[in-house]
Amino acid sequence: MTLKLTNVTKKFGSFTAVDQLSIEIPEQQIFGFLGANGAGKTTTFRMILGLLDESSGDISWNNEPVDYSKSNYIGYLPEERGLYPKLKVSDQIVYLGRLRGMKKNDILQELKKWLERFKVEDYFDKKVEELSKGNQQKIQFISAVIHKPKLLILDEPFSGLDPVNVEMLKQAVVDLKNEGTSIVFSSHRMEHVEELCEHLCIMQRGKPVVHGALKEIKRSFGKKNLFIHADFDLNFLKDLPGVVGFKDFPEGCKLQIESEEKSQDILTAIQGKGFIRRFELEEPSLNDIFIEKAGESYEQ
Ligand SMILES: Nc1ncnc2c1ncn2[C@@H]1O[C@H](COP(=O)(O)OP(=O)(O)OP(=O)(O)O)[C@@H](O)[C@H]1O
Repeated sequence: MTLKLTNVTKKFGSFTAVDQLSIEIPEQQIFGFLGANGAGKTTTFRMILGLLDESSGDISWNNEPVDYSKSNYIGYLPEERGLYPKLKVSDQIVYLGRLRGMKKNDILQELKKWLERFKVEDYFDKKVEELSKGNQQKIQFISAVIHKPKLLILDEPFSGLDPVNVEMLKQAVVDLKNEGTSIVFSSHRMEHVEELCEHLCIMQRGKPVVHGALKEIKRSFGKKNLFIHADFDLNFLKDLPGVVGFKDFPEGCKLQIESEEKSQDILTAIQGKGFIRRFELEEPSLNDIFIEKAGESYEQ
């Protein structure tokens, strides 16, 4: 069960919001779909969901055109949260579950399971407007997964949540993946993406600028991070050849170096100058890669 986008383009008048996008969302994985503000993520999600028509290109599910009349295999958590404030949580979820073709008893059974899991059992009979923002988000998450979709699209699922609730939702996302759901997930928080996604795509100006397996993306980026903690001034390192980035910290510095071989020159340069507590070479973070490849927004 894979979702495949082939040369998908979306134009709004003369403006191209998504430009010849070709990606494949692997089965039963969490796929990170990233990009600066305005890069075209939500527009792509809306095309996958059939809410917007693509200007050209093709979207298929399991090698067949997506059949939106039977779209109950898709779940969607939109970036703009939208529940009916005056409805009770149970009525809200029953209503949405019925739209997905579920029986009322099955909906209630699933809902109780989720409310318990998210530690909000007491909200079953509460009106949505009585809930905090974070708890409303849990309810909206439940509404996106109540029908056990095979493909789940999550637009910024953790925004506005406290760390405890982020962990709770993250674990739910991982469990859904392990139970067989393919998940497409957008976030501006790179550490969440690093933790959850094996494959990802970074969009810039409607085009994918980085695409593939996270491990391979990091390896092929070339540049590495070098962390040095020492009891002497390390500022001189920023002028050494091969050093392309420098960040000062109270306990030392983080260098971005052109390739891992350069670390040996740096080691030679600091030896004998004083006490070195840490000298550690690391793969670039996804944040480093994102900033270099997509560090600008794209608005009309
Ligand atoms: N209905 C529309 N009409 C005209 N332009 C639009 C429309 N929807 C989106 N756009 C434009 O398309 C571009 C991509 O928008 P989109 O919402 O897909 O970005 P995004 O990557 O989801 O951004 P963000 O991270 O801020 O949510 C933006 O420049 C936006 O202004």
